[in-house]
Amino acid sequence: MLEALDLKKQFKNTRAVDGVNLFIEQGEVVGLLGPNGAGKSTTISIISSLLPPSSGDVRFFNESIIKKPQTLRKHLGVVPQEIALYNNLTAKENLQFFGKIYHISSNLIKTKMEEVLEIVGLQEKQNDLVKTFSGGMKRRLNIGVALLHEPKLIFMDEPTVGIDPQSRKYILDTVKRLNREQDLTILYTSHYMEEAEYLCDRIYIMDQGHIIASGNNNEIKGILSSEQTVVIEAEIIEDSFLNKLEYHPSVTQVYRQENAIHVIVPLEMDFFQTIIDIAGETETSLKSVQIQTPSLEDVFLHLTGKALRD
Ligand SMILES: Nc1ncnc2c1ncn2[C@@H]1O[C@H](COP(=O)(O)OP(=O)(O)OP(=O)(O)O)[C@@H](O)[C@H]1O
Repeated sequence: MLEALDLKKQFKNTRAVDGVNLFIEQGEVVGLLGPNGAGKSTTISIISSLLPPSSGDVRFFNESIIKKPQTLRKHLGVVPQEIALYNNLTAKENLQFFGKIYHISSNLIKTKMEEVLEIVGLQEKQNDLVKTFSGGMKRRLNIGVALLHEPKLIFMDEPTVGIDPQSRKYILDTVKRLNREQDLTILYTSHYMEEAEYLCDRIYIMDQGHIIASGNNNEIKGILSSEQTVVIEAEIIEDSFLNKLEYHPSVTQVYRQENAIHVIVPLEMDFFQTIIDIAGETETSLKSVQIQTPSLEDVFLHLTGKALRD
């Protein structure tokens, strides 16, 4: 349906996108994951035809959108990272306004508005001013705006950042429903690996302007198929304990996630005794030690050396 071919984008001294190749098949939910500054938003702007690339091409059903952006625009909905709504208008008035911008006839707007308000669960709030909405409700309305002109393809740029867990769940379930019931093709960017795991058929992992891995969940996790993750919880995590783990010759990676330490070591290794020895040497009192198969987050760390939410 859509493919990006060797995209590059240079902003003065920054190479934001550096040779990105990706494709989206009709009916797929594709994840684009990466830490801050990886180049996700720039890539989305280019493949939405909102920003010209420095070089490379984007094809929608085999036609270059660089030369003919209108072929894509009428079929594409974009949910930007920044909320793009009028605070002093109601939800309904916002939809009416954006409907006009999309040149939807006033008769059709009425039906589409009902439909969209139902999809994003805001029927009861349709006459309330947007300035009274929570962050999650604004994001839902933002998604509603992008659905008004019945796009075939939708790009969502981190639609769950900074919202309450209930709205987040609502958005994730809505994305799934739109894909399954309306055959909407979706490109979804996120910092959250668990969202990608839940939603996406395929994932691209991006860092420093490059795609550094791609595939379905299992293929990406397969990158660490010969490793295991040891998750350690301790009363207090001292630097000396972390340093000893980091410099142990068998350890591939060590990183902290909330109150736990994740240590990635080869699968065949029995690392329990080593951890107990290092805890003894550094007077660390352990709360728990568990073995897990590596998560997408572990794979990301292995590939980039940094946690996704750094
Ligand atoms: N208009 C611009 N002018 C100059 N530099 C830019 C511009 N837009 C983006 N950049 C730089 O390009 C790089 C990639 O930014 P981009 O916003 O695409 O990353 P991102 O992966 O979407 O990050 P985030 O998750 O924080 O949104 C960053 O170093 C950013 O500072």
